Parts: sequence; C-alpha cells; structure tokens
Amino acid sequence: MTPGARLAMAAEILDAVLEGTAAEKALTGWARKSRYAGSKDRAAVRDHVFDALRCMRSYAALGGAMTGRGLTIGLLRAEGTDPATLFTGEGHCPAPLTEAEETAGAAPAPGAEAGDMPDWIWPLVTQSLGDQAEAVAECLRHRAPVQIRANLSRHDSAAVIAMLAEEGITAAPGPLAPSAIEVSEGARRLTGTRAFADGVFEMQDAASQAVCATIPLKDGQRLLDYCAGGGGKTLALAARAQLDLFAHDATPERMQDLPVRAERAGVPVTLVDGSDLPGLAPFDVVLCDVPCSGSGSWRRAPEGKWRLTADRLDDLQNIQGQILSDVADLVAPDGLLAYATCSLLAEENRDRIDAFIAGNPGWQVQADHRWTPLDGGDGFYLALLRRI
Ligand SMILES: C[S@@+](CC[C@H](N)C(=O)[O-])C[C@H]1O[C@@H](n2cnc3c(N)ncnc32)[C@H](O)[C@@H]1O
Repeated sequence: MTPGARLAMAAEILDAVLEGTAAEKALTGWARKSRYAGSKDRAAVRDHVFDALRCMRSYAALGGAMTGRGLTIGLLRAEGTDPATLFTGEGHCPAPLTEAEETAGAAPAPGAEAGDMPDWIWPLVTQSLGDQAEAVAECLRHRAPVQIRANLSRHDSAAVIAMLAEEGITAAPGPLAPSAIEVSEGARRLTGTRAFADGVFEMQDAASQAVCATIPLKDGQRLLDYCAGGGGKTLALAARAQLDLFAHDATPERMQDLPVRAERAGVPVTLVDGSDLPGLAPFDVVLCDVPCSGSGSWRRAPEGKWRLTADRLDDLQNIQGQILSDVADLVAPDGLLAYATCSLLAEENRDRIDAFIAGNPGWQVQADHRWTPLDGGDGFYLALLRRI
C-alpha cells in the first residue's frame, strides 16, 4: 500500500470508530478482509488510527472536520506535511482536498481542545493535576513507551536486557522501578521470544511496577489481590517476597490466563471465589486495583478518553467506595489495605480514600503516592491504609 492508501484506510476505520465501533474491532475487521495488506501496512494503518484517537480534538480542529477524512488531514497538518502531497486521488489515495477543505481548519484553542480532552473532564484534570495538567495532557497525546518487568526472582534487569539482545531486541533500564525495562527496538516480537516463554519477563508498564514495588511486603505474609484481572500485579508482588498469595476477581474469567502466567513465572498463586474469602481471611495485605476511568493510561487506550461520561465516572466512584468497604473486614488487625487506580483524577483517588477514612475510624492513611506520565510510565495512584 502507498502512504496515501494507508491514510485513506485509516480514515475509513476512524469513521467506523466515530460511529461507535471499538477501534480494535474495526482494525481486525479491516485486516481480515484486506489480504493485500502486509504487516507493515497493518502496523502503519494502526499507528495512524491510534495517533488520531490520541489527538482527536486537535486534529479535527486542524483538519476542519470531526470525520475520518478531517482527522487524517489534521494529522498531516500537525506533522507539517501538506495534505495535497498524499490526497492526490491517484490509485487508492484519498481524493484531493476541495476548496472548502483547503481553507477549513484552524489551530486548536488552548485548554481542552489543544490538550485533546473532552470539555467536561478538563476542569477535573486541571483541579487534580494543578500546574502539571497541560504537560500531562500533552504527554497523553503521544505513544506510550513499551515497558516490561524483569522477573527479579529469576534475574536482574541487566541480565534480562542481555538475554533480549541475544534475541535481537534492544532494551535499556526503564524508569520508576528496579525491575523496569524499556524496549526501543523489536517490541512486536517480545512475546515470541525464548526469554518470555521461560518467564524471564512480563509485559508491564513501569508505573504499574512502581505501585507493586511500593507496597511493603515480608516473606510469609498472606496477600489477597482482590481485583486481580489478568494478574499483572499479582505476579509482580509474587516476585518480591515469598508470599501466601491469593487472587480474586468479580469476573473470574478475567483471571483465566493467570495460572499459565504464574507457572511461567514459577510462583504459586491460589485463585479464589468471593464466597471463599471470609473463610480465608484475615490477610496481612489486601490489594484493590479497582476499576477506574483509566485516565492514566489514555496513551495506550485513547478511546477511553472520548467514551468516558460523567455518569460512568459517578458509577466508578460508587464501585470504588463499595470495594473498599467490602474488603475492609478481610484485612488483619495492623494489616494493610493497598488501594490503586490507573487514574489521574482526585475523584477516584484521594477523595475515595478520604471518604473511606471518614466513615471508618479504625483506619489510617500510612502513605499515598501519585505517578503521572511525566514520570515515565502511565498515571497511577496508590494509597496504603493501615488497620489500627
Ligand atoms: C484495573 S483492573 C485490574 C488489573 C489487574 N490488577 C492487573 O494488574 O492486571 C480491575 C479489575 O477489577 C475487577 N472488578 C470490578 N468490580 C469488582 C468488584 N466489585 N470486586 C472485585 N473485582 C472487581 C474487574 O473485573 C477488573 O478485572
């Protein structure tokens, strides 16, 4: 495919996304029916689509329309390319710009439009992040680095970097945690490497690793990962100490890969059903990596930025409060409740903790931490609550 044809395809997929189709579904549907597209074409179309989703408002402003075509015109203008060079109408390239399109388009207005945020959420972002808001929004407009976690129970990160180099993958020490590694070349081949099959590393963002590295742990403790999902944090915690480790999720199917991942990493994890928890309590540490807006990871999942609504954010806050009160009784006296989100919003972070403490006098905040994409990984929040 020519560069112009790739853009035309991206515009078509973006139209489907604007009509409500999930980007991954639209991309898979296109790839299935486009056998002519090689792997480089697929990667390029995917990159265009995700770049446009990260920068949807500013590209629509520059391109003069919130359509697939407008977004791709905006994308080119943003990178300083004259759209006329690719919108030629030749072969499978998009049709030349009309006179109206030539003159449409303007620099995005400062604030929510330039920061590529919905208007309703911008005040929440600025209140939560203060003078970092614009820089964080700018960071979220760009691709996230590829980061992995060295399984420190097996090898240090320097050894993992050397093993990856032998398999043709270029990596260097990453930010925020001793286990973090950033991959600069060969990232698409990571999960096909021998090192991955041997449990030497896992795919994991550096801030997610930092959350796990910040929770104080001791050998022999009983730890419950209450919202385990695929088990990314379960495994990162398991690598830090000899734990009696339990994983739970309200949707147990989300944990279906966890036994295989745990075996690959060489760590024992017991999957538990909610009804078994009272009999297994108390736990020394309970981690609640609660469902949230995902605003800290909007670089990786930019659709979330546009699909989130104020009603959904309200629902999430209720779920977060409910999870805190559900797990409180599972924590041993003097034990720790670790509350984590990948959100940048105070409404899902410190506000939830303050509300919990106000209604539960037997608890105190031992520490809380916030990471933003300016620190080098996704945005995350962690509060450590001690049962007194
Ligand atoms: C942010 S994800 C967890 C990600 C996971 N900890 C990781 O590091 O890969 C939140 C998880 O909470 C689960 N969840 C939602 N509501 C819950 C509830 N009331 N109790 C327990 N888990 C819940 C979801 O099914 C989802 O898997």
